[in-house]
Amino acid sequence: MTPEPFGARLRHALDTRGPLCVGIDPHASLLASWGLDDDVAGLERFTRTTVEALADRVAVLKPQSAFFERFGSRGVAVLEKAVQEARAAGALVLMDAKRGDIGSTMGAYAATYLDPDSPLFSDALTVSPYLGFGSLRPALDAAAACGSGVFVLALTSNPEGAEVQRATAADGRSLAQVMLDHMAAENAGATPLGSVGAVVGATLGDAGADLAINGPLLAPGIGAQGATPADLPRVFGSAVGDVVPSVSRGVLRHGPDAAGLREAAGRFADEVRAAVSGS
Ligand SMILES: O=c1ccn([C@@H]2O[C@H](COP(=O)(O)O)[C@@H](O)[C@H]2O)c(=O)[nH]1
Repeated sequence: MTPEPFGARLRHALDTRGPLCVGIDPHASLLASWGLDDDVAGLERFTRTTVEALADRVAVLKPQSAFFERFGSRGVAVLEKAVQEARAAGALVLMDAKRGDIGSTMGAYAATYLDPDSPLFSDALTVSPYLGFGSLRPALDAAAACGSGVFVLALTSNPEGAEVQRATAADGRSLAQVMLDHMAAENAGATPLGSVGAVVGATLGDAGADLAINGPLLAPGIGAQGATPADLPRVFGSAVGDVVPSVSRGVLRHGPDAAGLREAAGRFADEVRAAVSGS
């Protein structure tokens, strides 16, 4: 049976659970503020608490792989369990690992995150196109085959990204626009939404790019990096309806109490709804 495409699953999740992605970023400072040690046991407790509090209600959970990898194989084991439990509870899992390499190696990353038989199988993966959009082909094909998605870095939330992403290509477009145009081509004809998303920071003020890619727009930067839901209409313009706002520390700092995490996530989702409906 053909799997339901990620874009359709994401649209349904956003409509039924609310327009929010919560990042699972176990910073050492957050572990400390939750009264946990900066070790594998602390990581496991932090992650389990977050998944149990949120996976049955938020549309998307986005574990940041780096914070698990720093504990080696035991940290990755925590990540595997979190991915499986979050998916079992109904959340879509977006693995934030920002993979990007030559095509043959990209195939191995695709096998790791986008093959349903892999222990790290996720609903979607963040990837970097700055080795050339074509280098992502193995991930794009694997995602299409198994109903997963990819989120391609376009205009990242950090100020340093501009020197690469706003640089001008030979034909006069910005490099980010070149990538966005590739994404639009991948998503052409998909309904209700394509499965190739773009990462566009909510911090940008004005995206200054054509974001009509017929795919989801992951918007990190809300909360700790200074953006707010109220910024979304200005940054995303007419594409704001396809935005997946993402918050990590802004929610996680309300733990370890599960009710605190849920209230914070609910507040952000309400603020996004208000901002988008008023735009
Ligand atoms: O452009 C980007 C792409 C990814 N990120 C990631 O999102 C979270 C943001 O965490 P906050 O605590 O909400 O600031 C983090 O995992 C980043 O690696 C991003 O910030 N910007």
